[in-house]
Amino acid sequence: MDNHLITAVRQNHPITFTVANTVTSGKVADALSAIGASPIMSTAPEEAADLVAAAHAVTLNIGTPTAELCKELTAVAAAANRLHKPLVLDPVACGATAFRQQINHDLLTSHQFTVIRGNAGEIASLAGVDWDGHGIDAGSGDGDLVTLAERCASRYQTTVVLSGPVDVITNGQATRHNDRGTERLATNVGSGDILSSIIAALLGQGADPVTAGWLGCRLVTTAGKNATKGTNGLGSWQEHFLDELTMITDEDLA
Ligand SMILES: Nc1ncnc2c1ncn2[C@@H]1O[C@H](COP(=O)(O)OP(=O)(O)OP(=O)(O)O)[C@@H](O)[C@H]1O
Ligand SMILES: Cc1ncsc1CCO
Ligand SMILES: [Mg+2]
Repeated sequence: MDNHLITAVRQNHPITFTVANTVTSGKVADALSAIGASPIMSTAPEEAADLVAAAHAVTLNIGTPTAELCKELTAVAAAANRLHKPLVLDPVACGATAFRQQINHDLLTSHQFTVIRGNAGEIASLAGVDWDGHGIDAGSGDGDLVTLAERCASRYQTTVVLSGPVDVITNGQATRHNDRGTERLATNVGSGDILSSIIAALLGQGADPVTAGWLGCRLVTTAGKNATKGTNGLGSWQEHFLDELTMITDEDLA
């Protein structure tokens, strides 16, 4: 089945519910639709349980948090755990402020996440490792990225996808790498948000967490790299990136 996940997503259109940030919500919906998933975004706690029930997988993206949004995050996480739906956390810039740190800490201590997907700065913050984060970007720090990802995975009993020039995917026992990316992905705002929700779509299609994490990275980086051919700036690259996501096949990901 793992060799045919993209085909399966295009056949079944798994409903992928994202509590998105206000910056990249549209980009994430377009990317999900391009790979064949069926996106839905909402921030209303009143419909959280109904949407989780309808969805095949859920992503909580904490990019633009508010006190009001915390009610939504808690309601969605609780419903996902109760209804056994895969749940992905994207802890955007979680080390940047005490407010973000508290929200992520509360979510992770009260709910079980299937996958946490973040850059090195975000995963270091969750793992309690000293790191010089840089807003939404990874920033810089010492230490082995595999050890960092494993520490975060073991702390929260989950699978961690640490993205960057080399993506590290680990559940603490099995670890995989992907290094197919392009620097253009780092400058494109929302590459990580897209990756997190694509991983959710693959989980919704039945992939195990390590496979979904690795294949999600493979999908985004392959499309991202192919999109650099014949494009110079970020604008045309974004269009080509969506085209590449639309056309990508299981064979392209091997
Ligand atoms: N320097 C790089 N070179 C190659 N690929 C990269 C690089 N940085 C990130 N990527 C790729 O970009 C994708 C998104 O990861 P990234 O670490 O940029 O997420 P992020 O920092 O959360 O992004 P955002 O906050 O903009 O959504 C991953 O698939 C990763 O492989
Ligand atoms: C730029 C930005 N600010 C908050 S969320 C976001 C999108 C990247 O996650
Ligand atoms: Mg991010």
